[in-house]
Amino acid sequence: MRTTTPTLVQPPAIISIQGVTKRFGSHTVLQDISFDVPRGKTTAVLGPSGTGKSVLLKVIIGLLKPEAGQILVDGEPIVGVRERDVYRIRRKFGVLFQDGALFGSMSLYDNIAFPLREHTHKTEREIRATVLQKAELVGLVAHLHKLPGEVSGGMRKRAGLARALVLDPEIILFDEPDSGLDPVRVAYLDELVNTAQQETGATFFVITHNIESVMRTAHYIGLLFRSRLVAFGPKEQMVADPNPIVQQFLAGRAEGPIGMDEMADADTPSTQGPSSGVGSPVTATLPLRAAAGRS
Ligand SMILES: Nc1ncnc2c1ncn2[C@@H]1O[C@H](COP(=O)(O)OP(=O)(O)OP(=O)(O)O)[C@@H](O)[C@H]1O
Repeated sequence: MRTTTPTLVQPPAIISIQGVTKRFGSHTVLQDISFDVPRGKTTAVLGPSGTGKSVLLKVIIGLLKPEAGQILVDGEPIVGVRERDVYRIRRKFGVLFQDGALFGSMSLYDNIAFPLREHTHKTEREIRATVLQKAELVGLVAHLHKLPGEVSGGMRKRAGLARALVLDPEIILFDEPDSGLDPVRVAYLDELVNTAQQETGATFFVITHNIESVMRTAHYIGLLFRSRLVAFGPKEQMVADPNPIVQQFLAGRAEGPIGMDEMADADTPSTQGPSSGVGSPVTATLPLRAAAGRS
């Protein structure tokens, strides 16, 4: 049977990470990282602890300045531009922080309403309609009067998600959304993430260690190791990637190139090629649209 080579289709990128290097003193946390985050999809960036995932997230929203490289958000550079442009571009992002980052003295309702009161001129009636709509999406309508301290960790995450969604941002960044949750609550949160992604059509960008969660939610996966992007591509392509680092991380095995000591991992930049089984830069162009569907 004759096989045909599928046509490479480049889905449009909403975030383009171009040659980003970030150092703290002599410690290079990110080395020449390049990949495109496809618009309207869920992209997860994985990597061992201390490998620079949170730093990458902060570089993307302009909270940390890289020593080299550029980030384009919707085609606009965020590195080396005026502070007010950084703030304007940042408005495209909603962020769900690890602990939900809610104000402890405000009810869940007021927490979710906060960005609307801060950044829009909506009336309280309009605000109420939007808060109720987002609370409905995350299943919190009956608990809106409660303080963050009076609800479970999972509910705080959901309130954080509602707040991240409330301004209808184009991109939602998730900083380890599963942290502190039991596996069942993580599974529920993943369902919610998928529903929210489908309903909003926004681009979701998740940093996490949780492979099961990634398998349930991500369309695209990137893997960071020893300061480098080891691989990036559609989930199905990554699962089939023979690179031993990708295989070890996705299988969660102790045996392989990723060691026990995260500091040693982080402090030993790789100079070898992919066939050697250690991290090396990849050309992370966006791959086949055909392979991009969530399974
Ligand atoms: N402001 C900072 N100053 C100095 N070093 C920093 C700073 N922020 C992060 N680092 C260092 O950068 C490295 C990467 O940290 P980062 O928090 O991005 O890792 P991570 O991959 O998100 O880890 P984890 O999965 O454990 O959250 C670590 O060695 C950390 O100590």
